[in-house]
Amino acid sequence: MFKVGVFGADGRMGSEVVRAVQAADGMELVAGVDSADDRSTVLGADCVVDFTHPDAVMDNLEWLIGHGIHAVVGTSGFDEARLERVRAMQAAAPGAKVLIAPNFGIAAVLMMHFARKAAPYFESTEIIELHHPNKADAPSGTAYRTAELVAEARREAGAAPMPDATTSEIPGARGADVDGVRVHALRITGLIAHQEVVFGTDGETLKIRHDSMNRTSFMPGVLLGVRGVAGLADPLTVGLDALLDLD
Ligand SMILES: NC(=O)C1=CN([C@@H]2O[C@H](COP(=O)(O)OP(=O)(O)OC[C@H]3O[C@@H](n4cnc5c(N)ncnc54)[C@H](OP(=O)(O)O)[C@@H]3O)[C@@H](O)[C@H]2O)C=CC1
Ligand SMILES: O=C(O)C1=N[C@H](C(=O)O)C[C@H](O)C1
Repeated sequence: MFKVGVFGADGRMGSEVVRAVQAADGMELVAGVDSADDRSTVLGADCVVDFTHPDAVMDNLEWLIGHGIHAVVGTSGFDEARLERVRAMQAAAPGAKVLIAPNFGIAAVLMMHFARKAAPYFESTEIIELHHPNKADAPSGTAYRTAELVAEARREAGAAPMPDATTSEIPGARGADVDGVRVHALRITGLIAHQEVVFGTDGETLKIRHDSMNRTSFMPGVLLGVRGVAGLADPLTVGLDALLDLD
């Protein structure tokens, strides 16, 4: 029986995770914790799922790692500096594994995987992410990760810088620069989570689009993470790809 805790349990994602864990075979919910609650109620859990806030997640991780509890993290806002801090926490208190997934949607993981594969074949790549207006961070963690993967693939292929003649710009008009890849963030009432990766080369374009139509769609990925986190090879893993057979 997997004993699971949930941080952010009253939130849009956390409340779905509570329901998914309660309904899952071989899982038991130890406690759901939100911002006003005592997090020590999760003590005894094998693993805690965190869907809180970019401002809260680092402190939660330090606490979980310090207590030897594996963490499955959906909260966004992880750049290399934050990942380095997590590695330092794990070096100081070895034992707990951490899985950080910018997106638990299986189709979203495939979208990122395909984007990385496509990147070397195109001169230009830009990313448009579209989310509900209650989202705290921009660009999304998914867009940030996709940009990193595209940039990595372009570097490995020795790609030239992307063409862009812009010399006059209202700040923001060309989006955010993430590792040399432009990312444009839209916040639109009625949407949940969507992303388009737009590739172009002479005479051809390719668009890879992913849409999350509800939040239950993330749950198979979250449960896969809960079941798999303890068995991961490295103390810190970024991306659900590690638990899927993609290459
Ligand atoms: N990886 C993925 O697949 C996905 C990731 N996300 C990410 O997950 C995060 C949460 O998103 P969402 O559920 O929409 O946000 P919500 O604001 O709906 O939920 C977050 C919840 O966490 C609570 N919270 C804040 N700080 C703490 C804390 N220290 N301990 C426990 N609970 C806390 C909040 O309480 P209060 O309101 O009182 O602050 C709130 O109830 C975001 O970073 C989002 O980008 C979202 C969807 C999918
Ligand atoms: O805040 C959200 O809603 C989402 N956040 C994640 C992100 O920042 O990429 C995942 C998904 O896009 C939904």
